Amino acid sequence: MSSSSKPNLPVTNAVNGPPNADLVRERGAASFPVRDLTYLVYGGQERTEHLERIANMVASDPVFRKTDRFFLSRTEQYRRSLEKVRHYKELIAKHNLHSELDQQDLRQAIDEDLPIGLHVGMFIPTIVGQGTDEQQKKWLPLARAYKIIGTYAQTELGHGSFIRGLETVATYDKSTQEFVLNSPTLTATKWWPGALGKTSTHCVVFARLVISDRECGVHPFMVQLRSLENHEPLKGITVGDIGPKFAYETMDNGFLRFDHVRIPRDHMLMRFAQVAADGTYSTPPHSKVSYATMVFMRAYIIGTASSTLAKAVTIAVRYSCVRKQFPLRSGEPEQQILNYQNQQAALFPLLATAYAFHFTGNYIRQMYSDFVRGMRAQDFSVLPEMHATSAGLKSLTTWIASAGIETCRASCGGHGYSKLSGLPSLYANYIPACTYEGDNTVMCFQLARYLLKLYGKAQAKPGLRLPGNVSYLEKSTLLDERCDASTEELWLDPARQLHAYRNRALRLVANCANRLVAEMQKGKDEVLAVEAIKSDMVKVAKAHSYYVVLNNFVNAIEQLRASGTSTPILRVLKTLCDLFALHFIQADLGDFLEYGYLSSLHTEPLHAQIRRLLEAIRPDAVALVDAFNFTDHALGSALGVHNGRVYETLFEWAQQEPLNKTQVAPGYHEYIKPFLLAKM
Ligand SMILES: CCCCCCCC/C=C\CCCCCCCCCCC/C=C/C(=O)SCCNC(=O)CCNC(=O)[C@H](O)C(C)(C)COP(=O)(O)OP(=O)(O)OC[C@H]1O[C@@H](n2cnc3c(N)ncnc32)[C@H](O)[C@@H]1OP(=O)(O)O
Ligand SMILES: Cc1cc2nc3c(=O)[nH]c(=O)nc-3n(C[C@H](O)[C@H](O)[C@H](O)COP(=O)(O)OP(=O)(O)OC[C@H]3O[C@@H](n4cnc5c(N)ncnc54)[C@H](O)[C@@H]3O)c2cc1C
Repeated sequence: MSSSSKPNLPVTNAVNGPPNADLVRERGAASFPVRDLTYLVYGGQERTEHLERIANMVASDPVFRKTDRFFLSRTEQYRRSLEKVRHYKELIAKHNLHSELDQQDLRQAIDEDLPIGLHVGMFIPTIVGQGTDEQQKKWLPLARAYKIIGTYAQTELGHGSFIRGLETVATYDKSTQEFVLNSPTLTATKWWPGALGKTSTHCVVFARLVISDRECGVHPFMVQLRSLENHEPLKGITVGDIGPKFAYETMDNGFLRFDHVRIPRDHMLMRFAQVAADGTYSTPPHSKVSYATMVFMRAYIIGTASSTLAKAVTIAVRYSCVRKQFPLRSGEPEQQILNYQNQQAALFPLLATAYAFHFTGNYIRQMYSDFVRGMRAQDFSVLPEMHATSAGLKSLTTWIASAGIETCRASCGGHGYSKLSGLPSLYANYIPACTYEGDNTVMCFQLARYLLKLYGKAQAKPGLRLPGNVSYLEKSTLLDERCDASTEELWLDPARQLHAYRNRALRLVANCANRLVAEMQKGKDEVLAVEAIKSDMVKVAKAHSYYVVLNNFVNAIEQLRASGTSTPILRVLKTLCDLFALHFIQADLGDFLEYGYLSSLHTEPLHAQIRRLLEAIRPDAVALVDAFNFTDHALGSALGVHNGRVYETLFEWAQQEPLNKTQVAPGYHEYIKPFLLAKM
């Protein structure tokens, strides 16, 4: 064989050999029935088995392969994701997966940021939410059959967060009953929308409506961008890809400019605001109703924080079980790194958080359905609560999940830095969730503003009843109460845990409110006074959101207990809930100590209880990540493979590296050989 054409490496088929003995042993020693916990997470046996059928179908289909993704160029990755989209459509037809839920399950199993994500996640929901019945009748069948592909084009080069600052204009021309879309400045260029660059034929554009020189605010318009015959951009439209990003290579985030593009009057989505033929403008019933798709997506993102973090933790826990470093004493076998307390302290709180966020996802889904039901009956009263709660939870969950993935990566040592661990790409593709659908900090201001308002109302009107999650704002006497968890046992009391979180949230809200008043007393108007408390507002929003997450976890366990869930499952969930509660007090201890809510009388038993919880979780750690039930395809990680054959898999996957295609390095003749062979 020619030494330069083939690698001199053993061809292994070792990835499929017998499973790692440590993993087998740990799985055999779980204290609870793993399968039952899986059913609990996914909504029952039938649903779990359905999801498994879809996941296995995807995992065994070569079109959906992921293992070579790191060796593809950006263009190849984009093409590959289009191939996956085509195949996704073929599978829907072949297996009769026509329901929304089946298609969602299939996309979830494919597990890639496909360039139809925005079509499904924002374009169609915006038509459903903002279109009139006629508009829905016209566009929904086309969109659902993928006869048109759309996206959500709101953000511009110059503005993302400040929606009222958008510059794209839609001027109504009464004489032709058309809107004229225009990008008057460079900064008016739409910039970032997913799938806008190369894939979409249509989009919903957010533009400022102008009628006879009157500004009517930002509204959504349906615009065709490309020919349905040959995909060329239509006249007056400049569109393309925004170029390389941190990751997200499969997605053609795009730019878009309009040069006086005309669209018919009925292309403004007019469910809530209308422009009549003569130019008469009817205002929407709520000024922010056109922002509803963002609220929907924020709720969706909260739900995905759990599964994303769960993937990272699955990889890190399985690997930490297989990986061994150092004997404790010489002559003894080396320890699994998962036995080290520091490794447990890094990973188990994240494991607990993945379960906590699962229940937060259920909660926000329910809240969102109630909100939609109200909206259909023209009741917008829940909108402020829905907006504020989802804004805060979106921020907290994405921040924690992002940082958590990085913690998992670092806890896998050197192999965590290999892309083959799956963790770098999980991280890089996930972190924009802290920015898109509302920059997290900006979203925190929304929740803090809402809490400050309610607190002010409750102060002004004693006896006022506030909605469930914020009802603690009524009780200013809570501020005088102190923690009484002076033993390890007392720290396991959910009422005491919740008391601590409520007290911290109320104290931060009250402090913020007092500071606001103080700033105004110094002579600032309200706007400038708010500017002076902004970093505290972020803390307020996080504190409240932590409370909401914990409250839901505690309530969920109570409901499971009431519905007869078995003791071993309840026990392990309670341990996770305790660890979640205590870990995040420990992480923000300063907040609790600063105002004397806690003292060293309480912190010692707190730390001791956390150590006990880590020990309690250790024997179940593998079973707890197994219960998430990810296929190897979904994890895409040599370190997280279910059979634990980590080293075999790493070795085999590395053989695909293009540099290994030849024995002699490309560039050797030009750059290495000359100095190696140069005369001394
Ligand atoms: C529900 C779960 C269901 C699960 C079902 C699953 C089905 C899933 C199906 C499909 C999924 C497909 C998968 C898709 C995968 C895609 C991957 C993700 C891709 C990411 C795509 C990203 C897209 C984007 O980023 S789109 C652009 C997003 N942009 C933003 O978010 C901008 C952020 N800025 C704002 O939201 C606002 O401008 C603002 C809130 C910061 C301020 O607004 P402004 O107009 O300036 O208002 P202001 O004067 O400050 O406030 C006035 C009052 O209005 C209140 N308010 C503001 N916004 C809202 C709102 N949205 N709702 C209600 N009220 C609002 C504000 O609080 C003020 O109230 P006040 O009482 O006067 O104080
Ligand atoms: C991967 C990705 C996909 C995206 N997909 C889409 C899409 O499909 N459609 C779409 O329309 N958009 C999309 N976006 C755009 C996204 O929604 C915006 O980037 C996001 O809303 C943040 O807005 P911005 O970029 O204007 O940030 P900025 O608002 O400029 O934020 C920059 C910094 O300023 C701070 N800041 C901003 N305002 C204030 C304030 N009032 N007070 C204090 N601090 C402030 C922020 O906290 C942040 O730290 C996408 C973005 C990314 C990264």
